[in-house]
Amino acid sequence: MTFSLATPSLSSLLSSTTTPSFILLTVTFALSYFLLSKRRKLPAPIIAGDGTTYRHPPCLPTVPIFGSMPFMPAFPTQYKYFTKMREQYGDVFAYYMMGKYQVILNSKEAIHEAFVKRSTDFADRPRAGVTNVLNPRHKGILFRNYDDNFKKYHKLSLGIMKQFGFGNRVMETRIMEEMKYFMENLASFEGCEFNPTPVVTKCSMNIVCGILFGKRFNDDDPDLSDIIANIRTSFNNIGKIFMVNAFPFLRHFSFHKKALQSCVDAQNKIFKMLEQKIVECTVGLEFAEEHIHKESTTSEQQADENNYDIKIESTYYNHHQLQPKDDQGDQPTSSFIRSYIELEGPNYDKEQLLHFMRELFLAGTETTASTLEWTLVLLANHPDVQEKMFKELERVLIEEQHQKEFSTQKSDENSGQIINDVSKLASDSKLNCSKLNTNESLHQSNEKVVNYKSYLPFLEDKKCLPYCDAVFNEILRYKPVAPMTLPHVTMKDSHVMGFFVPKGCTVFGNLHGAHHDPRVWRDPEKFNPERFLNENNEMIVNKEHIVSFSLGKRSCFGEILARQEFFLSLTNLVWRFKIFPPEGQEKVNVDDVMDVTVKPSSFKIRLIERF
Ligand code: HEM
Repeated sequence: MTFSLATPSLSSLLSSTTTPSFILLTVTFALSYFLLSKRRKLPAPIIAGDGTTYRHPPCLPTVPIFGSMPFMPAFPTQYKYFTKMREQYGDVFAYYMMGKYQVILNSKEAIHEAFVKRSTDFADRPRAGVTNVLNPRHKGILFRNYDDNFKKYHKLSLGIMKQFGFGNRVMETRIMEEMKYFMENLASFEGCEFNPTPVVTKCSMNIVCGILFGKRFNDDDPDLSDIIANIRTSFNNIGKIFMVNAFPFLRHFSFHKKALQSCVDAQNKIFKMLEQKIVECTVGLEFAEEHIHKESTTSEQQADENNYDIKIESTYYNHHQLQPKDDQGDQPTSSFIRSYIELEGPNYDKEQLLHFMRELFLAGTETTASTLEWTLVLLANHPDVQEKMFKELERVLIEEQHQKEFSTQKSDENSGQIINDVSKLASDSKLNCSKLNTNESLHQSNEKVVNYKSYLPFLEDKKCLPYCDAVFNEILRYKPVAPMTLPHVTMKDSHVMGFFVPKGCTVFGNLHGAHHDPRVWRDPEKFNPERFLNENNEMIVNKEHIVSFSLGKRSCFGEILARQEFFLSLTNLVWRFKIFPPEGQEKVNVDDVMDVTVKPSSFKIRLIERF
């Protein structure tokens, strides 16, 4: 083999065999230049104003140009590496990623201090290359800077979500409506093993649709498959082009150009469907001046801008109040879109609403679907947990109801006599479901025939179901489907746990790290719902350490919906079915797959109806 020292001519450089190496050389040179020029010197760790000097956080090993990248696993699984690095580097550390200085918050304490205590300092989002193409005017809220427009739209929309969640209970009604279809779809497999992902995806998509449009899609509606396919296309392609965020010029290269175009096409298809839905949802909407004013004042009060830590556990209403007004009369169906446009008025910003709705689909379907998939896997692998949940549900839904009804009936009959035999009735009615396996699922006690299927768990039961609540919290802790927060950006020089964080720095909360911190959780790698119960197993403890939805001003917008949806799905699943691994398997064996969320790799499951 010989080497020529002669300078190659331009034509030979551009010849078909050498062009790729020439391009590679140029790109490498451009990259190196770009990265070196981008890596800025860190400012002195002094906070202007108070003059206090802080330390820079410890930094992961770094090499020129690529920063800490060569030491880290590939992008999606970095959260595990960060969790491991806590032992060596502590709760707050930094690293360089392609020339950019970034900070990781690795414990609940650090996340709380930054995102709640110094919430405004850490509330911005980065301007990413991909977002600049897909959403050049930065509409919606997900990637909006923390500015007055963000505050306005966030407050308006969160007000509607709170009203739907706790006020008129539209949310619970829509979720329970979807539960009917979800349960029937699962039952249709009649105990045979199946892959639950498509059924779970349809359910979580339809719940978001139920809230946004006031209506679910029929399972065979092509619009439903289209929207699921378009969301998937967006996710698949966003994954492929994330390097465009670091190097915007890459978007001109064919591979990235094609992937970006697919994202744009998918987005346009979603927008087209949403525009049609806006028309349907606003039929007959009138904008009387006083009405708009009155309604928006109420909504602003409910939104309570200063209270970002949503009090999910606020009072629930009783079962009889469940039907929202719109299902009882001729009024149009309540929907997020209708309420939003009613409050914003006829000149509402349509582009803002379209982007926001698309974000709700992106952020609100995969997350809840992945949580449900993990729920099926974990329950199938822990039959003891299922049985404890079922026993608790049976006690609360059947026996205690039965006691109440019996005592009311007796006190009517005996006109005021004290009833002593209520506990006898309760023990008489303690039924073994497997013994009474009739088609109508009627369970007979001495005094009464109980139709188990007609009793369903609702949100108001949560306070009487500590074990179910413990399982709910343990699934969120054990498998945080969003293991890291979205990127936050500091709006000014700030500090956390004594470490300096300069203005404009990208900061991530490692939620997985917080949930697997051995200083907070004993045996964090063990699935153990009992860790959330006090010594008498009757009260929930430690749930303040759960940060699945993040904290502070940029915490999950859909937390109210996600919590209600997850609690109702979990309890309704266990109430209706026994969940098993496929025949001949002791466990459902899955790996973590990091897509946009952490979900289980493809798996099969068997569900047997309890009654
Ligand atoms: C189990 C279900 C869910 C989990 C675990 C989850 C988790 C998260 C997390 C960790 C963040 C990032 C917070 C941060 O950057 O600090 C987030 C943001 C967000 N989530 Fe969720 N989420 C869930 C369901 C939902 C649902 C159902 C919706 C809406 C329908 C939703 C809408 C959003 C939006 C719009 C944001 C961006 C908030 C902002 O930038 O201010 N999420 N979520």
